[in-house]
Parts: sequence; C-alpha cells; structure tokens
Amino acid sequence: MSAHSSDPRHSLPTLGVVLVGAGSGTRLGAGVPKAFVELHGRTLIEFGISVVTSLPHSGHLAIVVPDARAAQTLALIDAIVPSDSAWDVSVVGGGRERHESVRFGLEALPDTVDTVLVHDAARPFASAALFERVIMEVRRTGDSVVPALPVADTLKRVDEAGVIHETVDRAPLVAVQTPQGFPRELLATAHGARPDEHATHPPTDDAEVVQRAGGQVRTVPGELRAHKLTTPEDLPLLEYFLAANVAGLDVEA
Ligand SMILES: Nc1ccn([C@@H]2O[C@H](COP(=O)(O)OP(=O)(O)OP(=O)(O)O)[C@@H](O)[C@H]2O)c(=O)n1
Ligand SMILES: C[C@](O)(CO)[C@H](O)COP(=O)(O)O
Repeated sequence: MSAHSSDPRHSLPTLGVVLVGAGSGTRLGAGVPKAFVELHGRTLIEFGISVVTSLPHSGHLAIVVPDARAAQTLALIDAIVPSDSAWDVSVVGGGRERHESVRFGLEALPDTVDTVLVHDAARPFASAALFERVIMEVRRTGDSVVPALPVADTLKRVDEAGVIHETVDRAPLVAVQTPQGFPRELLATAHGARPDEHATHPPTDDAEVVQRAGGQVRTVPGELRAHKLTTPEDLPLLEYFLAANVAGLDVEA
C-alpha cells in the first residue's frame, strides 16, 4: 500500500527506514497492538513516523503493521506527513515474528536505497541525533551498526528455580537498541540466508540476523530515551520523556 508515492521533484531515496510495528504487545497487555497504544492522544507509531520523516534526508519509509491496521496507518500518514515531504512512505502487512516483519519491510524499499535503518515502533522517543549517529557510522565504515548502552546492574546466572550460580562479567556486555543500520544489500542477503535457523530460533534483532550470516556488527552509543515499551512498568519512563517534551512535538502532556 502506497501512501505518498515517488515524486520526480525529489532526489532518488538512498536511505530506507523499516519501522516495525506489527507485534501484538503481549507483555504490555494493552488489548491493542503495541504500536497503536496511545501516549497522551498519540499512538506510538505516530512518534516513529514523525521522527523519521523529520530527518534531513530524502528517503523511503516502510511502515510494517498488522494487516487490520493498514487503513488506520494510511490515515495517520496523511495527517502527519506533508504531501511535499522528501520522504516516500508505504505501509506493509507484518509477519508472525519480528524478523519476518523486517523482511517484508525491506522488500518494499525501492532499488535506489543503499542504506537501511530498522527501527521499533515500540521505541517512540529515539532521537533524530541517534538516527544520524547510526547512519553516519554505517556510511563511514560500510559495516552494520547498532546503538548500545552499558549494563548498569550486577549480572547473575540463575537456574530454573531462581538460584544464583555465578556472577557474569558485565564488562563486555551491552544492551542494544534500535534504530539499527545496515548496508541494504548486506541486510537483505542476511535475512534470506538461514531460513531454517530463523524458523526454529527466531532472531530478536537484525544484528543477530547479520551475525548469523557471518557479518560484523559495530556499536555506537545508545540513549536512555530510546527505551522500549515492553511491559506496563515501562510506561512511567515514557510518560516522563513525553512530559519533558524530548520529541519536541506539539503534544499535550
Ligand atoms: N511479528 C512482529 C513482532 C514484533 N514486531 C515489532 O518489533 C518491535 C519490537 O518487538 P517487541 O517489543 O517484542 O514487540 P511485541 O512482539 O509486540 O511484544 P510482545 O513480545 O510482548 O508480544 C515492536 O515495535 C513490534 O511491533 C513486528 O513488527 N512484528
Ligand atoms: C530489537 C530490539 O529492540 C533490540 O533491543 C529487541 O531485541 C526486540 O525486543 P524483543 O523483546 O527481544 O522482541
């Protein structure tokens, strides 16, 4: 489904963003798909659309949502993205697992795209600066790049009964976020590379997809405001970011 289609006045998009919002949000338990949960009157997917289409690039944004939410998403795009935007936007139906949704989004990008970012709608307040950091590092190195934060807590390995068996050295460990950035060909090839392994052990992020295909993935500093809405306990932090107006949007907090 195409929302805004290519306009010859635009330079051809070389940047592609796949915004994945087709998950059900089981752990949040809001009764609607997580990307359509509202924070002060705006759905999570709207925050994602706004930050991406405000980036100073010409690009193509593929928004992946549950099939039943396609019409709602097209209406949101019409409301948010100006018709003379440098961004072309399309809406794609999602898959059963995250990696399938990403693959469907990748397939919707035009051939001109050479650099792809994959972003979770569940991280509504990732900053434009973080997107730029990832884009610059992908283009500088030609490698895959993901934002990462150090782990703050002491880590323990436990058994099924919750009994601690050892302290895990956290020095080499990081928690990774999105947007994750890739040379387009590399990511598309990696997504097609190991269908059996992906089916039996679904990768939880695109860095894992690339690593399984033998690729190297670098990190850049992540940011707290790119926090993911996973369970109801995450809501107060996101409400805080909204109240602090980190997104710089006209939102009544
Ligand atoms: N089949 C899927 C599964 C996940 N996602 C997206 O991937 C991102 C990260 O996934 P997660 O936080 O795990 O979301 P859910 O799968 O919706 O959550 P849960 O596991 O609690 O059901 C979310 O923006 C989600 O919409 C997707 O597009 N398609
Ligand atoms: C992609 C991701 O957001 C990176 O942190 C994360 O892996 C997706 O969440 P999930 O809970 O593992 O599905």
